[in-house]
Amino acid sequence: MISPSNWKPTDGITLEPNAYKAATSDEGSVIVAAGPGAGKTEMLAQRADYLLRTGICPYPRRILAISFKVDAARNLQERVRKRSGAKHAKRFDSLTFHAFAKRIIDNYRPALTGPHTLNPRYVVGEEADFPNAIGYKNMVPLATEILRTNSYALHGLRQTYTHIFFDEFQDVTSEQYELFVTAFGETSAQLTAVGDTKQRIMAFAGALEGIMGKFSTEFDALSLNLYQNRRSAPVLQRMQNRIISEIEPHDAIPQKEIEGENGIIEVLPFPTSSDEAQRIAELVRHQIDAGIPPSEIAVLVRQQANLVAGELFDAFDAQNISYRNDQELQDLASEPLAMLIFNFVQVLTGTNEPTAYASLMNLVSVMSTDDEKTIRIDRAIKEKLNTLGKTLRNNPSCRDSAQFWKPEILDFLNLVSDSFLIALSASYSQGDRLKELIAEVLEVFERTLDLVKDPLDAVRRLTGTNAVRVLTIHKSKGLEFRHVIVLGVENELFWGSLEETQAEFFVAISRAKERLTLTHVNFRLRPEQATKRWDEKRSAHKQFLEYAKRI
Ligand SMILES: Nc1ncnc2c1ncn2[C@@H]1O[C@H](COP(=O)(O)OP(=O)(O)OP(=O)(O)O)[C@@H](O)[C@H]1O
Repeated sequence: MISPSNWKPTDGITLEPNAYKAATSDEGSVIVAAGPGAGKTEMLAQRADYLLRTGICPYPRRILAISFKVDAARNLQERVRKRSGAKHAKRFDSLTFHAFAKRIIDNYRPALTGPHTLNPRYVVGEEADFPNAIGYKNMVPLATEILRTNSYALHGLRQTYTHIFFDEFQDVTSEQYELFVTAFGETSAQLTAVGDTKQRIMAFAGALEGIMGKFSTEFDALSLNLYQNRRSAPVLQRMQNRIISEIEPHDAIPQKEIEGENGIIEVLPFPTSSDEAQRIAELVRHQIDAGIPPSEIAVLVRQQANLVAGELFDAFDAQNISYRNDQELQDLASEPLAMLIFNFVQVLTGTNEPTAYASLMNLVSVMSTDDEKTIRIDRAIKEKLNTLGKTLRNNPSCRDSAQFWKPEILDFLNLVSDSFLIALSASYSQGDRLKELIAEVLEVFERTLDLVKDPLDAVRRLTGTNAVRVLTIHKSKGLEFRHVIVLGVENELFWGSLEETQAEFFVAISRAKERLTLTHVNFRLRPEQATKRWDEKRSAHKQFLEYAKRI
């Protein structure tokens, strides 16, 4: 434990004065508004470190952090683990709004009565069908109702958390705001929200306009701004600044104040989508050969990423480039159980996979506080890794066969034991969820292995480690990459209100640290699987491409 006056940001980071103020604020709520890459998420990670290491969030109480996307929640959890160590990070719950709502529902489901009764094997899907199924959109309102009507639930939550964080607060909807006011309004919990109105891309889903100001007024929060862009090279910052001068003129700064010539922006026009796929795959191959880790390259698509990038996937295969198609995988790779299985395969098949090994062992140690049991399991896993490692060395041909892996993975999960697996996520204790999830992971692993014939490549594709990411702009929120390629800057993809498309384009380009590539084509081949509108004839989105010029 250290005293607050001795606390310093970890990992050699220096915080600008307002970030330091927000990270170490001991009273009341705080709201931080700042542009992309200003270090909002980093400030939250440092604040968690401050609260945990000084004991201002005392054991056994916890910090709750809420983000919008699984990746962003995981990113924050990972930052806290790196900054404060696994022991402190155990008291940091980084969840999406949906996961938070689901936890409340799972914990207090037995007390639900009337039309909202849910049976223990309920599933979450598109539509509600009580008592067997709940729709995604019902989860937040149902969690709010539970907190309103069940004082144990409300009290339990308030007893657990002393501090609450919100990332990307600009996108909070009225239902989410209600959940959070019901849970933490009029309590002593300290709330810290960060956001950027210029990155408001959930208006279509009901994001509340003026939510940052509303929070500031209703919670009498200290409002702070951050000013430096820590992410993007100056050339990229100048392009962002041009867009800011249109979206929020008050936030723009004179272009000449952004000094320096580092950073690359290129606009690549192509006659056809096939030419585009070919050239982009060559470019990515070239980047990887030049030493850029594949996971530092992302291809962003506004909509229908699966279809728009279809030809690119084939071109990546031809160039032997591992990629992770986020749309196909949905959120499977964010399941701790899937990570456990993938890390297991990765440790056994990679030549040097220290991160996978550390994550594997770390997951096991985080699962329990019962030390003797942890040590036993830890030993059993190490033995299993040893013997299986030997088998693989003696019979290398087993590596590429799904028939080989399936029983070994099941045996490994057996060693870990159901009670430990259930401790990974509250939802695993429901009905057949655990069994179904194991089957789902094995199925997707088998399918990918059949396709790529290499278990390490299969796992990389499934987890995104060492794989180029292909994802929608929405999923890229809060993430960053050295090289970002925005595929199809065309009127036919960026359709809708200017306010909405401009904010999405802004989010996309501001993910790039060093290089930004924008493409557009005249002809985009209609894929067989396309069911929605698809215009083959395409036109460049001149206004957006114009931002890339004269910078
Ligand atoms: N004080 C700092 N010193 C050095 N690097 C920093 C600092 N703050 C943030 N960074 C780095 O800058 C990058 C951007 O930070 P971060 O992701 O926290 O920004 P953000 O404001 O949340 O961005 P966005 O809203 O675009 O998602 C990260 O790589 C982060 O590690």
